Amino acid sequence: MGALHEGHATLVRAAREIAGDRGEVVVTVFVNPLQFGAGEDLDRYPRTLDADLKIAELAGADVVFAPSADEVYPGGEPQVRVSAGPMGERLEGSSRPGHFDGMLTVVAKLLHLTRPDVALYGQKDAQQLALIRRMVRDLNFGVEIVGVPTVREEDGLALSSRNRYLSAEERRTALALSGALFAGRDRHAAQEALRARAREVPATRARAEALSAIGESRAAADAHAVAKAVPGGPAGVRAAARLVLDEAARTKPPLLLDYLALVDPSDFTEVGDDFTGEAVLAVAARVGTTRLIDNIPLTFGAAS
Ligand SMILES: Nc1ncnc2c1ncn2[C@@H]1O[C@H](COP(=O)(O)OP(=O)(O)OP(=O)(O)O)[C@@H](O)[C@H]1O
Ligand SMILES: CC(C)(CO)[C@@H](O)C(=O)[O-]
Ligand code: BAL
Repeated sequence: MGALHEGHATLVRAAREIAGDRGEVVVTVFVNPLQFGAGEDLDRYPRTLDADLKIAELAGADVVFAPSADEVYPGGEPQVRVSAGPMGERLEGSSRPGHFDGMLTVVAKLLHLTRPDVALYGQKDAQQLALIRRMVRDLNFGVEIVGVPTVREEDGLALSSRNRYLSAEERRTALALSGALFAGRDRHAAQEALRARAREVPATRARAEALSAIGESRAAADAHAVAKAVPGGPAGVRAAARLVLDEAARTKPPLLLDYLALVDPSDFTEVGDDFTGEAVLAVAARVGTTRLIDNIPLTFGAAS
């Protein structure tokens, strides 16, 4: 949507890499009215086309396509739109009704107008990326979709054009979004390590007790006990992340949580306690008048 930053530049560099010297890299810059709800930030959304052109060129773009709303929607609001379906009503879709229909409609139009072989989107907008993949598959768009990992500030904050709305104090509070995700990720890593250690010792108590006479095996037996005692898997991850968000809700200025969810990226439904495979820990929150989102991928191993 423009107001380009290093996250966008990373997408452009990745596109340049894929396109090679003989390919062409096209960047689209369009603040799409259709994906903003009433009372959202359409009017104040930063528009910085001159700076965007420089960033895009430096990152390796050949063309910047920055149409006006009249060019994209010459007859006013389109009557026919893409429907994002059930996945589009969850999480972001629940907080921003109609957002994903508007987003997919303009993505379809931009893909038709620019006709790329490959299109790149950031994993920072994980549900958006999943829905674009789904649209391309379900409606047979002949384009390959590539997801690019989230680019962060050194302190963890995910780069976003909306970060420029934040005061210094609000930015400090906003760090709780990535902080919560990292706490969830750390809990997850600790759980997985404990489970791996627990798998090294026999499950029966008698044998674990016998083995615990030996130092190394004792550590493994302890790991087995702890792995059984702490809330494991998805519940533990959610709990660890929530602690950080609860604390941020008590600071000044406060963080107002919209959602924290651990979901299956194929449909954005919450994962159950026995879930294995790729999941996404996602968060959305408001700080002052700014609404931010962030997420990280987590892989849950097979149950021991
Ligand atoms: N930090 C980031 N790392 C990687 N990709 C990103 C990042 N921020 C945005 N993108 C990607 O850049 C593309 C354009 O996104 P958009 O213009 O909405 O940027 P944004 O900075 O996320 O804006 P906003 O915060 O207003 O949603 C999207 O595919 C988005 O996922
Ligand atoms: C996908 C997109 C270009 C649709 O306007 C926008 O949501 C964005 O830039 O993330
Ligand atoms: N970056 C996703 C587009 C939006 O927030 O409207």
